[in-house]
Amino acid sequence: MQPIHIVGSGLTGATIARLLCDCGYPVKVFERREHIGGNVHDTVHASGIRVHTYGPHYFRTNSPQIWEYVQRFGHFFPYEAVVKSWVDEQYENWPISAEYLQRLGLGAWLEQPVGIAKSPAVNFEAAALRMMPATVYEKFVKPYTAKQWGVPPDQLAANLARRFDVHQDNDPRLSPRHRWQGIPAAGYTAWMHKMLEGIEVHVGVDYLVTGREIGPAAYTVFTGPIDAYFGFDLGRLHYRGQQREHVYLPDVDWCQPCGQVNNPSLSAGAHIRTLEWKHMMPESAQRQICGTLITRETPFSPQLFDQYEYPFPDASNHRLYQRYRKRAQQLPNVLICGRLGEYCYYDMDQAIGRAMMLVKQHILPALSANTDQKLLNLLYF
Ligand SMILES: O=c1ccn([C@@H]2O[C@H](COP(=O)(O)OP(=O)(O)O[C@H]3O[C@@H]([C@H](O)CO)[C@H](O)[C@H]3O)[C@@H](O)[C@H]2O)c(=O)[nH]1
Repeated sequence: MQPIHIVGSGLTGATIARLLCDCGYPVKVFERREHIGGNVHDTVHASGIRVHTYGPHYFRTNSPQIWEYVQRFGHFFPYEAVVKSWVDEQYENWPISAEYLQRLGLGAWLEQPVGIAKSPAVNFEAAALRMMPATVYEKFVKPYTAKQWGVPPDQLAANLARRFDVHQDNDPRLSPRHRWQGIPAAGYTAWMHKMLEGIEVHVGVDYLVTGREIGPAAYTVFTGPIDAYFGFDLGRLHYRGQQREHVYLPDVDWCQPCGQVNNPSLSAGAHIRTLEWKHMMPESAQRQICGTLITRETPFSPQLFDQYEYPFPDASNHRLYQRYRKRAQQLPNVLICGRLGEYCYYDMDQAIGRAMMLVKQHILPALSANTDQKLLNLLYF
């Protein structure tokens, strides 16, 4: 049988490759960068501090199948992210907590019935203002959002506001609703290598440039930017990335109270958050480290694929993506998927769950009309 070509070795490509390989199919992975794993990657600084190369990655899921799958590739130490926002010269919980609203005399907001809205919010700003008082929105959300996306928040899609909530209690964890949370103890790079173990992977190969020389495939899974796949002929989709400025402080033990501090204020600089990586390591490892390492993240609009991190959440990009998607659906034996392929802001567990579903419902049926039920049962469903 001809191999299945998987373009991109991020979480979507690697999960599809792993599952197809487990089912006995020949798989080849082609990765543009010199390293595997897409943005799921880390390195260890000379001090011993582990840094997530493309921004902090906190793994969390409510799916027992996804949790079982990720642990096949390494032990996860428990890590439930705590995030603070630097507002009015002090650290406040992010997401906003009940105690903050009560302190401002706005506790009545918490008693409001969480009814079904009469009509959908028209944009991000309207959606956020249904969740919190205007004064709180102005401090925590409006300027942060303007910095992250580079446009006023009323130009963004309402569903971006589904990425956060207002806590009805004082739980400081970023996401208490997720049952399983952690970080691979040996790091994300080792974890991704394990996921791709035994699979033929070619790094430094730009499929869009050299794809024709690679040879025939039974099926191709493309996880790069969908607009690039079609040579941008309908126009370019907009993406955002982050510029990262790292500072190692050899004589400082700790800089901030938790791993991530958000910086919504416009006057406090263009960066949106500061990471202190030592917090994201097991306590036993922290004790062996001298100094601390912090990273400031400042959003920008990248031109290079390797710097793409977020699809842009507005109506005109969504419409353009839909036009590309229609064309992608006409391609025989090609599937375009993943955060860049589907132009969708997937979290890590969502990317894995989606990849599992695509293998089961699209790829295996396309490869064989009579896929063995035993193989399908391997796919964590
Ligand atoms: O202080 C804030 C924070 C956020 N917003 C608004 O929410 C939008 C989405 O933000 P967020 O989900 O925080 O964005 P991102 O995906 O970059 O980062 C989160 O995920 C983790 C980690 O990557 C997961 O593993 C990360 O560190 C988290 O922060 C944002 O666009 C704003 O509109 C806000 O207003 N104020």
